[in-house]
Amino acid sequence: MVRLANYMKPYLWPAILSVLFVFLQSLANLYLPTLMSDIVDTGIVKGDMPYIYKMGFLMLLVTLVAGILTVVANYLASKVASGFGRDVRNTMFAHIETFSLKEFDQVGTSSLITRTTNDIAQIEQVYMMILKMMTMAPLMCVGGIIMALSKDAKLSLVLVVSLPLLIVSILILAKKGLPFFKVIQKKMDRLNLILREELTGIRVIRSFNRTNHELKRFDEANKDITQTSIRINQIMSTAMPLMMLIMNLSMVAIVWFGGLRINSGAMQVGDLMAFIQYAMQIMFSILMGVMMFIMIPRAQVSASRVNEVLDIQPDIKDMKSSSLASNANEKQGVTFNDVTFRYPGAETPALSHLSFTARPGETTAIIGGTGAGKSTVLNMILRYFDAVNGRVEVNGVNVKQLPLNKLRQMIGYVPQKAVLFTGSVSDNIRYGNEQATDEEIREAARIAQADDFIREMDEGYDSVIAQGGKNVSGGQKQRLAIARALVRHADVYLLDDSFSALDYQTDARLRAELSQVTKEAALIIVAQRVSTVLHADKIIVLDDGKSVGMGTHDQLMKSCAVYQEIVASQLDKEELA
Ligand SMILES: Nc1ncnc2c1ncn2[C@@H]1O[C@H](COP(=O)(O)OP(=O)(O)OP(=O)(O)O)[C@@H](O)[C@H]1O
Repeated sequence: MVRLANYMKPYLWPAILSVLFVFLQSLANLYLPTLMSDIVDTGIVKGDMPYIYKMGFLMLLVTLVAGILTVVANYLASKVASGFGRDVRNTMFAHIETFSLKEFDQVGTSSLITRTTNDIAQIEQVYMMILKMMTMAPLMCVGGIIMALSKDAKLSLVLVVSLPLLIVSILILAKKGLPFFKVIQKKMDRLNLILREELTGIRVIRSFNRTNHELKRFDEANKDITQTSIRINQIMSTAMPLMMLIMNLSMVAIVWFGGLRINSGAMQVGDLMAFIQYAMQIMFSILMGVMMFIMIPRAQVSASRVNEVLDIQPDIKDMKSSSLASNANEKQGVTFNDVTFRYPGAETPALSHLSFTARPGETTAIIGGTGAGKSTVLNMILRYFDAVNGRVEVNGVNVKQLPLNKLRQMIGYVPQKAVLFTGSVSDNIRYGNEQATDEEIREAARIAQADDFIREMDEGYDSVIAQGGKNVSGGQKQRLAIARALVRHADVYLLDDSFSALDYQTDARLRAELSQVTKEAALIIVAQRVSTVLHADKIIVLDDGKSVGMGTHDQLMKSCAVYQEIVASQLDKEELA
């Protein structure tokens, strides 16, 4: 919480003003009972009507001023707190953007969402409360005590008994409730995780008739979090009657002893009335203070979850500028030099001692069974992960010595699962190169075999792509993703199983066109289909993260048993002949 308070700095003045206005408002509230006591003791007892009117008007005026101060103070406090929330959310999101895939896996996407939204909202709320109560509670308490003492010091002894009783009973309840706050944030993470899985996987859920199962899963997580909330509220709800009981008993005691003191002539009626109000103000200020004590640890839990994310140092980041290479401009393709890589926590390496070169102007294909490590090769080139051993070079430079921006600028990547963004078709293609002209976008789409279907869409290149690309087919999505990569004019193109949803004819046409545009670039294609890799200049056969064959189709057909097996399982012999 204290660390996050740094984000309040830009709002220092509104915060100070808000505290000042709350201070003035509290003073006004402390003044009111004294005015009332004067009206009773001086005005009513002596029958002095002008005095009653004068003081009554003064009371109204003070109330009005206090009201205005409250409104302004609340406005400023909410301005500060929501500005704080916005800034922390922005910082957090910008920081998460720097994460490598390892950190995403470490915290979990759903938890990152909860932390960026729900947790920050909790802290925001508490800051707002602190701004309002931080001055009000102590001022009302101390001011109330002083005023009560000034009205009747002996009667104040009642408070000496009731106040500690009030504080202790609330603290006992708070201690019981607090552990649940930590639990509830974790349960919120889980609820978000299930919700996310269910919303993104809705098609699979329906096709497998698992709607009821998923409803049950959600319901269980929902019930779980509800039960914890109810438990907290049960504890907190006993607090209210208990406090009211103590407060009411205190009032009875004050009226009782106050009555005795009035009878003996040691106190006036107006003073007793003012004393009762001060006693109420003191108790409410204690309630406010205790509420802060309850809310602050809760926000503390959220703050530590936010700080945890902000403290994560991305595993993969730019080296110091002095160590960065400056000679990465020549097109030299991609080189793997004895690369070994193991995913965090995995026992076996996903890649072992892999060496190959993908030269510019050549098509290098990577083939192998599922889980063989094909996508991992691309992850290494993009530097989503760093090799444990060996070197990965792009344009003759170790990727670790390239600024990440520059490295990725040199690459046109088409992921295995084509991801599109909400916006028009041309926006989606331009995502690959903001400077691309309309002509370049059309050309990229034409090469990617997307131009025809885009033209058939209602508004052509201006047609809107729905969230997640839901209104285009899998194959169309893939072609748009290819166009997005092509418009980049990259030195290296990485296509991760990007033809899997295309029919054989489109696949063939696309490959023919690609070979034209990528004449000077290194093209690395990961594929499952032999027909896709058949004409590649070099085919790397991966098996369990190891290269078990490298060469052209003809060479591999003679020398590589694993390749032969793959071919035999896919192509019929006539096609091969
Ligand atoms: N983020 C990850 N964390 C841990 N293990 C991973 C991760 N990604 C992949 N793996 C593991 O690494 C191995 C290689 O995965 P990779 O995705 O490279 O295979 P692939 O050849 O591309 O498979 P496919 O053709 O099915 O996409 C697999 O055993 C996989 O389970």
